[in-house]
Amino acid sequence: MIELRGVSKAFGAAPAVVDLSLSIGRGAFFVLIGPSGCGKSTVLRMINAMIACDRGAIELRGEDIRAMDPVRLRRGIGYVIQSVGLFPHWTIEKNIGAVPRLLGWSRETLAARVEEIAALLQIDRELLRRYPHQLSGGQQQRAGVARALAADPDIVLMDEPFAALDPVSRASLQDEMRRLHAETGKTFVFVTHDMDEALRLATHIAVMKDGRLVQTAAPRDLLNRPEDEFVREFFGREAMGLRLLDFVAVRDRMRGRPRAPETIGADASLRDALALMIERRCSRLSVTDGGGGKISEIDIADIIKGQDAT
Ligand SMILES: Nc1ncnc2c1ncn2[C@@H]1O[C@H](COP(=O)(O)OP(=O)(O)OP(=O)(O)O)[C@@H](O)[C@H]1O
Repeated sequence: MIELRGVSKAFGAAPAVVDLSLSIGRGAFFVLIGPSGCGKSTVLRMINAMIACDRGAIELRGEDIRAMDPVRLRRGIGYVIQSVGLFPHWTIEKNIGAVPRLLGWSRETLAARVEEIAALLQIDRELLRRYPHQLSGGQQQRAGVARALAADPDIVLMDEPFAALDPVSRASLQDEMRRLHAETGKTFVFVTHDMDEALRLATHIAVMKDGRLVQTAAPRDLLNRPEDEFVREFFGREAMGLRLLDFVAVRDRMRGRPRAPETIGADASLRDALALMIERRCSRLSVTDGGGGKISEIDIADIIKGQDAT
């Protein structure tokens, strides 16, 4: 869907991106992560042709972006940034409809689409008549995402969209993004420097350092097999084991007859199970199925053992 081949970009003498090759498949939730200044935003800006690369080539849907009209190219890509970038003198409704209007959609189609996308992002109808400054940060960010998705682009670029939000709004928008991604099958390219956000959202993570690619892997593989000390350090060294527990379900480790009084659902993560054991001061939990019936048991030893085999 998106191919970068040997892409480099320097600003003056300072290299921002160096010989970067990435292959982003259709329907991926592709997260670019790395320390501040490692070139993540520059990659996004090159993908939507806001800046040109000095060397290498970028293809979207099999077409070299140099051969595409930049305006047409950008209208086919949703773009969400941290500062939202809503037009302050336009209502939320008008902001959301900005790109479809540019594309010449009829008034009826546009109105129906704004309603649909607002419902998808759980933006209250009442908020549609307001101006950006009359919304909370989280609501504004939802509107920013709605605007990026309004014209139904198959590629959505997001540059640290939730960095300025409080943890609760952030978690709720992350859930929303996961749901939207699963429901729409769009290709998301998402920049963050928050590793938990990356692990939570990504189907693929690309770790960058000093403009170069260090490792690309699925989240679980990255935790299991970090390429080098930099990746290990970046993903929190000691906490990597705990983070891995997020990727394994209780049902994959349960065994035996349920005898413990405390219960946990089979689809909960091992991390949730461990947290519950600590909270309830116990080392075994009965496991319940969807209907609430006890089907098996998990012991703290089942959580700890064979972690790297997961
Ligand atoms: N328009 C520009 N002019 C000059 N230098 C730039 C420009 N844009 C980016 N840079 C430099 O290029 C490097 C990469 O910047 P970039 O914004 O891509 O990094 P980043 O990984 O997205 O950082 P952050 O996480 O802090 O947003 C930095 O050293 C930055 O100062």
